[in-house]
This record gives sequence, structure tokens and C-alpha cells, in this order.
Amino acid sequence: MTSYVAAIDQGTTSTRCMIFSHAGEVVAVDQKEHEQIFPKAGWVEHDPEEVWRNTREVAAGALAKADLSAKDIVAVGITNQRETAVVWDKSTGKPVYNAIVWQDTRTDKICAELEGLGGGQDRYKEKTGLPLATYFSGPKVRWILDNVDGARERAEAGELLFGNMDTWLLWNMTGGPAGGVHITDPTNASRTLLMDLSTLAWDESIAADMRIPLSMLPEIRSSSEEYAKVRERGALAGVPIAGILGDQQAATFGQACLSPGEAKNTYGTGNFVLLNTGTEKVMSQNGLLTTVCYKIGSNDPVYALEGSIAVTGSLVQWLRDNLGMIVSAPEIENMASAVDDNGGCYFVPAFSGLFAPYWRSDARGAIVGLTRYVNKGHLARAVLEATAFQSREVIDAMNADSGVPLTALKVDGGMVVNELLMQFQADILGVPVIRPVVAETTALGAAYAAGLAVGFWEGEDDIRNNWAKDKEWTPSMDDAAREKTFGQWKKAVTRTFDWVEADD
Ligand SMILES: Nc1ncnc2c1ncn2[C@@H]1O[C@H](COP(=O)(O)OP(=O)(O)O)[C@@H](O)[C@H]1O
Ligand SMILES: O=P(O)(O)OC[C@H](O)CO
Repeated sequence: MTSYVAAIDQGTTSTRCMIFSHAGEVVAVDQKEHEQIFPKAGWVEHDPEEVWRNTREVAAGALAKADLSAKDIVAVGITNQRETAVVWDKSTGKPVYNAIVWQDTRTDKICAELEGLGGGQDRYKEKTGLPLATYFSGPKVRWILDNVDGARERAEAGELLFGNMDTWLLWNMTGGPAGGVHITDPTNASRTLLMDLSTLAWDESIAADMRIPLSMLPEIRSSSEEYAKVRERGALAGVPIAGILGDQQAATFGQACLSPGEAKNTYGTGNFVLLNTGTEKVMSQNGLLTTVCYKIGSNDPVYALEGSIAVTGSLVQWLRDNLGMIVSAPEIENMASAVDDNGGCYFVPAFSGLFAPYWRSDARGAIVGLTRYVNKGHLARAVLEATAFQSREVIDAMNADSGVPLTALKVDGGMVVNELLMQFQADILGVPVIRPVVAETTALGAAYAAGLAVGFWEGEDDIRNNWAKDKEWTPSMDDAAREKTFGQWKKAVTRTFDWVEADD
């Protein structure tokens, strides 16, 4: 009998279930979008119960499409949008508030207050690898406990649990109030601002600063081991859950960036460049994050430097949903192809402030360089170029931190079908951009973590052997033109700073 591995990929815009063969080929995929809830400017929420419903539907859907059942699946892995925080009641399974999404900026005052305790934005950097920023989960949990009636008392009484989406789904998949397992892995835990990167344990003093009871926090296990079996209901009943990786770390794993110096860039709602630094924890001097890349069973953890960019594909969505300039995301390529360049127009999408390498929560989006000459083609081009320029900025920071310039960039994610963007990315970086055959590397990475734990794949060589190149774009822009347009971009970025007032 042929066996397969399944992966649940719980992303910012949608939830997918994918089924993979031993060769790492996609056998089936089912996907469902969930509602993006924007209660106020800067706030972004998801309904955790909707996400859990969608997870069950896509798991059943993927199995049905492949004409398989649970007995054909040897393991399931979970990968997820990171940082997004869910707090729920462990006896009812009901969330006490919507999930607060990683893009949400409501915790800026909490972050400022924590900075004021001493050490400024880098107060927890040495321990956690992260600056104090609205992006991470800890301050989001603190906000829920401070703002939901009775939540703090219930949390202190041990009645509430916290988790990122991996933990929320795994707890539900293993029975919820009836025996659900409350765990996470170090890649997710390293995004909370609560985990010590060296010990891979929760840091009691940071939790105390944030007034988060330790009893709410999940147990931190490795990224690849058999945690529990799926409850005896639903499509995946009885299948071992054997892998958990935050989605960007999963993509790094799925891209076979398994040796120090190997890097990938994922183009989804946001962009995330991760550079494998091996068992060495490199602290950035240039605005990047230090994070856990993966921890396979009892092996030492592998770390990464990360350049996180909040808004890339979501800017294309914004053009579609908020301005109605396009009906579907792929249309942007035609519109941008109608012109030869950006016509002098630059679009800095600082919708959630700016993440790496700036970490400016006071920034907001700006379109600069407008003249009567600029038309919608130029604007479409500026939207796509924003993704490439932001990627260049974090890769420059990475090159400075590592001292070893990147010689090629592996890419994946929803936007990499866009040829114009990929060519411009190669042009603006001055190095080749390489897309693999399986661009769904996030789900693939989670499948690998789960499959390794149950012996379906034997080791990292299987992962390396399964990776294959689909297409490569080589730079064609001359150096002077590249540096001129990049210089203009950097000037445009400075125009977004210092926009939000302290009392906004
Ligand atoms: N042809 C395209 N050109 C540009 N952007 C695209 C294209 N197709 C999809 N996108 C963008 O890619 C993103 C979806 O990528 P995906 O990897 O599925 O995201 P996520 O995992 O963050 O949910 C969306 O933000 C969408 O706007
Ligand atoms: O859902 P994605 O693919 O946009 O990824 C979100 C990141 O994990 C946020 O840190």
C-alpha cells in the first residue's frame, strides 16, 4: 500500500491541507479562505472557531480529492501563521476574544510601557532575539488579559490557555476540552517574546513583566516528534501528529535550506527571508531577528536570521479589495506590464508600521513621486516593486550581518508566479532568483518534519534529493540604474517615518 504524509498550512489568508508523496510531490490540496476582521485602523483579527472549522473541512476535502482515507496517511504536520495569538477557556474550548493577528498594531502602548521598564526596544533582545514590537504574541496576550472582562482573573485561576494557531489547532485536533494536548514547538515559541533562545524554555521574568501567568503557556516540544494522535473523529482520525513548524521556518525546511548560509524568501501576505545560521545563534546588528529555524527531535536546535516584511502580497490584495483597481491578484502583472518603469512613483506600504530592518511602529504607508504623468500602470508597478525593494533591504542587512553576500536566492509563496516581479527582484538584488518545482514549500516543510518523525523519510538527504529547480531569473539591470532606483526607494521610506502621534 502506498502511504502519504499530510500537512495543515494555517496561513494569514487561508487554511490548506496538502497531501504529499514520498518524492515530495503534491498529491492533493484543498484550501479555504477565512474572514479578515478589521475592527479599527491598525487592528486585524481572525475568528479562531472559523479557522478550526476550515481546518476540518480542508482536511476532509484534500483526502476526498486524492481518494484517500486516514489509514493511507502515516503522519500529519502543522504549519501556521506565527505570532497570531489565541486565548481560550480550557473547559469549554471557547476563545475569550478573536485571534489578534501578527499584523495588528494595537499593542504599541504596551510595547512602549515595557520599553520604559529599561533597555528600550532591545530590552529582551539578547534573550529572545527579538525587538519589542507589536508583531509578537506576548504583548497581544497581555492586551487580551487587560481588556477582556474577567480574563485576567480566569487566567490567574488557571482556566485559560494561550497558543499561536499551531497550538490552537493541535489542542482541538486532539480532543479540545476532552483531553486536548497543549503544546507548541520552538519555532513558534521563539515568536512570542517569552522564550529564551538558548534554553528553549519560557522566561519567567519576561512573563512577569508582561503579567502573563505561566500556566497559560503551552509545553515547548521539538519541531519533529510524535506528539499525539488525531482524536477518533473526523477525516484524519487516529493519524499521528508529528511535526510543528512556524510557516516561514517550514518554508526554509521545505526549500532544503538545511546548511548554514542557505536562505529563502517567501512571498505571501508578507515576505520573510530566512538565513540558516546552523547551531550558532547570530545576533543581528542590522535590524534582523534571531529565531529558531527548527529542532528535529533530540538534535540541537538550528537557528536563523530573519528579515520580516509585513506587507507585500497584502498590498496587491489592498489594490484589489480597497481600491478595486484589479479584480484578481494575477491581473496586476498585465497592468504593470503596460508601462516600462514606475514613472518615478514609489509606494511604501507601511500599513503595520515598518518591520525589518527599521522596526518603526510610528510609520504609515505613503505613495511618493506623483506627477500628472503617473498612471495606473506605474502604480501597479510601484506595488510590485515595493516587494522587491523591501526584500533587497533585508538581504542587504543579512549580508552585513553574515559577512558572506548571498549568491542566489531561493523563492516560494503565492507571488512567485509573477514573472515581472521575479525578474525585477533579480535585477534589484543583482543575483539570480530561483524557484523550485514545488513552490508550496511551507506545507512541504511541515510534511517533512512529520514524516521524518515517523521514519517515512530517513533524513535530510531525502529532503535535499527531492528539491528541484523549476525556473531561474538572472539580473539584467546595470549597476548604475539599480543603485539609482534603490536610492530613490530608500528616500521614499524616510517619508513614512514619524507619522503616528503618541496619542493616536
Ligand atoms: N500573480 C500574482 N501577482 C502578485 N501577487 C499575487 C499573485 N497571486 C497571488 N498574489 C498574492 O500572494 C498572496 C497569497 O500568497 P500565499 O502564499 O497564499 O499567502 P499566505 O500564505 O500568506 O496566506 C496574496 O497576498 C496575493 O495578493
Ligand atoms: O501567513 P503568511 O504566510 O503570510 O505568514 C505569516 C508569518 O508567519 C507572520 O510572521
